[in-house]
Parts: sequence; structure tokens; C-alpha cells
Amino acid sequence: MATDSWALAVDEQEAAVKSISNLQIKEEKVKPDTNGVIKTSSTPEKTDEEEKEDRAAQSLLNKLIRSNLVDNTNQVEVLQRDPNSPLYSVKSFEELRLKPQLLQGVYAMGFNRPSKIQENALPMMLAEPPQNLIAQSQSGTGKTAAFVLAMLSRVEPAERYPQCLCLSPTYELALQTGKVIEQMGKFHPELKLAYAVRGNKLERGQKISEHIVIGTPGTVLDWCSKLKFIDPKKIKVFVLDEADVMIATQGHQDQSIRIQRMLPRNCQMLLFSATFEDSVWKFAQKVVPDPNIIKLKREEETLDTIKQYYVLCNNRDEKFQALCNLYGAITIAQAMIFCHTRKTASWLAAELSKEGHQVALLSGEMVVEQRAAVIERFREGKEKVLVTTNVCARGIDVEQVSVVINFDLPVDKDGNPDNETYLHRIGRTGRFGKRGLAVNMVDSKHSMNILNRIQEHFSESLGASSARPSPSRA
Ligand SMILES: Nc1ncnc2c1ncn2[C@@H]1O[C@H](COP(=O)(O)OP(=O)(O)OP(=O)(O)O)[C@@H](O)[C@H]1O
Repeated sequence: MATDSWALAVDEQEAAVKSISNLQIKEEKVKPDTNGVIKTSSTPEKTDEEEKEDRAAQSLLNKLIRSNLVDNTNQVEVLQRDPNSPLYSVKSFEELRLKPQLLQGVYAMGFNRPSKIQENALPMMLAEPPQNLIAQSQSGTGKTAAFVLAMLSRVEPAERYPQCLCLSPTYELALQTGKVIEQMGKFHPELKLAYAVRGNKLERGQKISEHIVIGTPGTVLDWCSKLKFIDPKKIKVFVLDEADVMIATQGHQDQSIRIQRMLPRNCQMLLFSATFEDSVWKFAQKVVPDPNIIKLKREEETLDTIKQYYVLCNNRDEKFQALCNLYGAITIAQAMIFCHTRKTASWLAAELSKEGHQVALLSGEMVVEQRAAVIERFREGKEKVLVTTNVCARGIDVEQVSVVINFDLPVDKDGNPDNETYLHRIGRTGRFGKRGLAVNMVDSKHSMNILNRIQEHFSESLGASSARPSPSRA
């Protein structure tokens, strides 16, 4: 949708939402039960382990639905291992002096110039002698393309044994990276790729002749040690992709370290991560000696351009009624409705359908491919409304969404306000300066309290006027 028509749609929506006051919802005080407890639906449905799995699924989803680079206007931070060596950055792929077949591959992928992180990362990764690198930037900024280019540049096709080893957290993520290798290496048909993933059985005693091996830590470890399909001493480039997702999976961290220990000293070690919490940093330091470090901060989200409202209701059915009353207004453009649990999301999508509304449901029960298909349809505008849960939609950017409805307010597993999630659901990055609208459904004293606390939080950090929801009720 073009920006102008988008802005128009928001204006119309804003006007329509101002008429929320016509809603036929009566206000009633919420009474605590006899023990003075107000019941909420904040019980988490998922275990930690399932949450962790979601990180890998999330990452895969983003890869499946992404078609372009993610814009980022922040400065790249570079920390060189040797601060006295000159800092190279490139503005074109030609400057990198790639093999002609590789340059052809890059252009065939539609890349005209290096992305922000690639400008600095590529000269470092391709330098002689090889240098180690730890790089962090949000998903979609061109990390995969960068390390694939580095691996392809270093491979000697005439030598028929594995020279580059890339670890991915899951089978599916390994396949995605493999696809990029195949695309970029298209004009190098003699280059071969093997997948070290569960189920890929080879005969004992066999040696792998493929140049690049990509796989999950457990299988790669077996192939390097127990089964000896790979001679780790001949590896020239070792890539550890999605380090943050990797360490969230039981056992992967240790396996990765054990693999790293088998590699020769002069092997180039490269580690990539979308986030850089302490645990990732500690892990990175263990597996990448003497690193250069590149960081690109995530573009900050703000609530400045978002009009926020709340609707007071007494229970879930009233929230549903309020939503139906709003429906005409929110579907001028596209809306996302967030629920706390899968169950509520399914219920809500079913109820809205019964009312004759065409909605999409994005739910944790779906396999990743199904989720990607739902998001793709929504992005194409085939459905105007997407009902989802927080876990499911975390990190997914659907740029044309201008209305966000918190059918349930975001709370953490202890039932406390989850400010970060609120910001992610509603906030916009500054790059497009897009305006938007958020409607919070409040159905109890407790949820009003949550909303007040969210509001207080953002008043402090973002300025009172930008975050204070305007009351809107019968
Ligand atoms: N220099 C470039 N010019 C144009 N498009 C690019 C460039 N580099 C990468 N892309 C494209 O941008 C998208 C994101 O790139 P890439 O997958 O490398 O990012 P990433 O940081 O590894 O993200 P993720 O970890 O989610 O895969 C892909 O569709 C990729 O083809």
C-alpha cells in the first residue's frame, strides 16, 4: 500500500475509533472473588522448552517470509582486534575482488550493493590472512549472505574434501542457508554441498567429498569425531550461525564448542547472532578467539506516532462485542489482534468468522510452513485481520499493519506488565515515520492496573503524551 493511501486509511481509522464512545458497553466495577483475588488468564500455556523451540521457528519464519533487506539507519559499531590496522569498508561488490563466478552469483540474486553490515563485515572476512569475526545484527540485515560469500570465496573446488563447516540450530534453518549457498554459488557448478543433519545416513568408513558441510551441531560432531566422515583438521572456515538460537537449545552449546576444539588453529571462525545478550557474548568468546566485532543496533521502536486508546469492558464477551463494533473501522487498512493464549486466539477467530468477518489465525499449533503461508496471505492483503498470540507473532514485521488491538494486554509469565512486548506489538521504527492506532481491551481492575503500569513505564522512558491511552468507553 502506498504511503499516502496508508496515511489516509489511518486518518479514517482514527476518526472511526473516536466514535468508540458509541459502544453499547456498560461499565461495571470488577469485584474480586471472596479471597480478594481477581482472576486473570495469565497462566502461561507453554513450557520454557517450547518457547525455546519457538525461537528457531521464529527465525525460520522470518527467513521464509522475507523478500528484502531490513532497513536500518543506525551506525555500525566496529571493534577491531588490531586497532592500528586500517578499517576497510566497501560500497560495491566489485571492490571485494571476488571470483567472477561469485560476483555473477551475487548480481543474479539481485544484490546491487553491500548491505550496511556487509560493508564492514565482507572486507574483514575476505582479508588475508583470514580474520575471525563476531557479528551481531537483527535478522534480515544480510548476515547469511555475507558469510555464504566468505565461504564460497575460500573454497578450492579442485580439493575434494570439506573445507567450510557451517553450524545451524535446526535442520530447517540449515536447509535455508544451504539454499543461499546454492543460489550464490550457481555459477560455480563444481562446488558441492553436504547436509549434516539427522536422517542423512552415510556408510561407515565413507569420507565426504563435498566442499561445504552445513548441519546441526549433534550430527556434525558425530561426523567429525565418532564417524570420521569429515576431517576437521582440513576445515578453513567455521561458521556458527544464529548463535542466540543455538544456545537456547539444550546441548548445542557444548557440541559447538567440542567441534570448534577439533579445528586447526588457523581456521577462520565466524559467529553470527541477531541478539547479543550476555549468554551469547560468553559463548561467542569461547568459540571465536581474537575476534573482530561488528554490531548493528536494532532500529528502536517508538510510540510517538501511535494513537493509543483503551476500551473498558467487563468480560471476554464484552470485549468481543466491542471488537465487533470497531470492526468496520479497523478493517479500512489491516489490523493485528493479539491474544494471550492460543485458546483465546482460536476462540476469537472462530467467533469473528461466525459473525461473517474474514480473519486469519496465526497459531502456535501450526507448523512453520503453515504459519509462513498465513503471513504471506496477510501481507498480500488477502485477509484484513490477523488474530494471533504474542509468542507466535514476536519479531514478525508486517509493515502495512496500522491498527493493533490488544484483546489481552501483554503480561509476562508472572502476570506482570510486559512493556517490551507492548512496544514490539504497537511501536514503529522511525524509518518510515508511520502512524498507527492501538486499542487496548481492558476487562478487569487487574487489567486496568496492568495498563496503568505500562503507561507509567512509557511516560518515564518515552514521554507522557506519547504513551498515555485516551479513555474511550460508553
Ligand atoms: N546486499 C544485499 N542487497 C540486497 N539484498 C540483500 C543483500 N544481502 C542480503 N539481501 C537479502 O536480504 C534478505 C536478508 O538477508 P540475510 O538472510 O542474509 O539476512 P540475515 O541477517 O542473515 O537474516 P536472517 O538471520 O533472518 O536470515 C534476504 O532476502 C537476502 O537475499
